[in-house]
Amino acid sequence: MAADPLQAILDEITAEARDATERGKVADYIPELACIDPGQFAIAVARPGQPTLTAGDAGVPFSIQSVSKLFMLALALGRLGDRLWSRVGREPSGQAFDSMLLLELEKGRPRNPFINAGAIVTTDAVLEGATPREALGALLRFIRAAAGDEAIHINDRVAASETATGHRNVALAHYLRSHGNLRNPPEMTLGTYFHQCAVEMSCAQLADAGRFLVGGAGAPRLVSKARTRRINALMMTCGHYDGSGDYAFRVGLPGKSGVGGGILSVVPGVASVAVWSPGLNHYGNSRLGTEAMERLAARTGWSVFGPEGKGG
Ligand SMILES: NC(=O)CC[C@H](N)C(=O)O
Repeated sequence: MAADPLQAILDEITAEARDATERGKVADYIPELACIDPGQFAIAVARPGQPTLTAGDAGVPFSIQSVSKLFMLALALGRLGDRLWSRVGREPSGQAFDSMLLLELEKGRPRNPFINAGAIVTTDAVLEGATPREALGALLRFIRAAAGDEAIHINDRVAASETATGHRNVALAHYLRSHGNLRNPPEMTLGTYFHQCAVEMSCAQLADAGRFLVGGAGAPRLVSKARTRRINALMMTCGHYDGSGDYAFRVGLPGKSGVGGGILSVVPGVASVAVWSPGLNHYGNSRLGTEAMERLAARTGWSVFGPEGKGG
């Protein structure tokens, strides 16, 4: 059987990433993440019904951090439905992921579920009918079912590390509470949020977990088609914070990044792609991960805006 031509593209992109001299800066505000080797790189593509293709360090687990926000959002929408939108918006913020600026102007209603303030509200909403242990258990069950892998777990050291230093998130949570947009004690919601961010996955597992957003035959059906479409829309407009426009311009696919250096992108109807490189750009998104996605989109023609063609 001839080798899948996609494998050659992944190998080529990985070789280019290995040669890169500018790798970005590893997140150091969470001490456990500061010691990750920035030289690592991985890419994985999961096409429903076909074997997952990988290249680079695709079996190495990393902290998914804010990529967890999309799984918690799917869970929250499953439990609350459209009621969630009374507490969090659906517009890009144009600000950093941990910004407080708009929260004061907009009276404690975060712009979207992917900035920290919005994710903290989303987690708080899931805690409406569940203890932290139950909410995290439900999140892990969702992710494991999506990936088809029971081994996925939370790294307690990373959660403890962020609990000790996550002062800005503490400030956001208390500010939300002052506006009545946090129903639980801030420490309780934050404890749950820090643990969800500390879910650890390899690139191969993350690509597999993203298949539920791809749709089509062979994709796990964990959310309705309508909801899949809406989560993808939010990933496109808000998934990379103030770098979302840049990601749409360069890659043209819905994506969600995390400060662990992971990105999950969706090619609707075709594939789920995970990339990982721990060095971040100035938006706090993986620098080489973004470059790799840009190359993959160009070389495969995978973009919701049509193939690259010639001319730039
Ligand atoms: N962008 C991110 O990945 C941020 C997640 C991180 N846990 C934080 O709240 O700061």
